[in-house]
Amino acid sequence: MAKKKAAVIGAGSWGTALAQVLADNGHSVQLWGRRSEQSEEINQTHINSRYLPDVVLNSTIKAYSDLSATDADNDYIICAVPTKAIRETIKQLRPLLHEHSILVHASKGIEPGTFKRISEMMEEELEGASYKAVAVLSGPSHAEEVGIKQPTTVTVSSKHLEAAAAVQDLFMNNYFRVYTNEDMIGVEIGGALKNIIALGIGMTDGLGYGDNTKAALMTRGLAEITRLGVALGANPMTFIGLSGLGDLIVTCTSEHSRNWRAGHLLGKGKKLDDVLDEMGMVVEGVRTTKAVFALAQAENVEMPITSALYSVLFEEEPPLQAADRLMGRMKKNEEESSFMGRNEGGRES
Ligand SMILES: NC(=O)C1=CN([C@@H]2O[C@H](COP(=O)(O)OP(=O)(O)OC[C@H]3O[C@@H](n4cnc5c(N)ncnc54)[C@H](O)[C@@H]3O)[C@@H](O)[C@H]2O)C=CC1
Ligand SMILES: O=C(CO)COP(=O)(O)O
Repeated sequence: MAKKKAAVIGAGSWGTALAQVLADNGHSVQLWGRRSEQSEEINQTHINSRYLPDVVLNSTIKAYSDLSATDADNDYIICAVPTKAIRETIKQLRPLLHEHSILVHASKGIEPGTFKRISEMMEEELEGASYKAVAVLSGPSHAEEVGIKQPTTVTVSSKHLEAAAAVQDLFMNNYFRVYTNEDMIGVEIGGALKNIIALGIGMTDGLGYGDNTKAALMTRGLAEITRLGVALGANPMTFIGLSGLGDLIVTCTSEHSRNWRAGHLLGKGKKLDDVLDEMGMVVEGVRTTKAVFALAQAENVEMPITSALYSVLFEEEPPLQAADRLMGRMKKNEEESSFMGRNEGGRES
């Protein structure tokens, strides 16, 4: 592929790792972070010591901290900020876009209150602006492993198929393999909701439960993610792909996952606020649990694991009690309660 110009917005773990992939592919890369000390550190030492300390960054990456200094002739803008920062970031980027701009988001969340997916929030903020397309990049991809070039596979999706193919070409290399998928709803829902299940599994691991419990939560978690996704218009097959099952596996089983680690501390008896302070990095699953608990009610979709987690996070239910409550629900048929979308006729899942 011809060399392109890209700006990566967000110099946390994920933005830094994605900037590295693009620079390794020979593209010209700007990396924006809020703190000028961090930009100076990256430019001078090629290390992001707070977020990706074990990775020596490609020396061609140009870090900066003034968002308005984003080059207006970038073809690609990659947004890797936490979900809560998406709207304000897009508002600031808007004047810098042009008719060929492709905006790719790599964040995983749902907005509480509006229940919007990230691409929907972006499109809303971009109403009337000049740009080509919005795309999502998602899948099983811990920054720590991408940063050291371990084989990784992800999915890119966009309503604009040509843009998705262009993003695939932009990122693809011998350690970062990119697939396309036309189901943007499914890709975004899978990426956001696996964090809820990873928090839950961290919690049961913290309580001392073992692999049977983990497999139960992953399998039944995937069922409830799929149920909601199908109700929202997703293709159920997407949920057994990279952005669904793939990301669920990596987030629920890896020591790198912040969601798993936060759940683990909660399972050990720590309070949510203390856990979030201790993490010092974004734990998207907390906010996503709040959003999805309300969304599931609005859509009349049964999500018992999400509900149990909501009670622990926001209603101070002890984790052990929530786990007992999940196990004590009325009996079910596995097949009927797996992928059937909305709850019609009083069916509980
Ligand atoms: N870390 C990973 O391996 C992966 C993370 N993601 C997703 O990428 C997104 C970003 O996550 P990470 O980079 O891991 O987070 P992080 O916690 O490592 O870094 C967050 C970054 O966002 C910045 N930030 C925080 N609030 C901000 C605001 N209001 N405005 C602008 N910047 C702000 C912080 O300064 C920091 O640079 C999340 O949605 C996450 O789910 C997706 C795939 C992999
Ligand atoms: O999304 C991720 C890996 O694909 C990262 O998960 P955490 O945010 O839990 O670290």
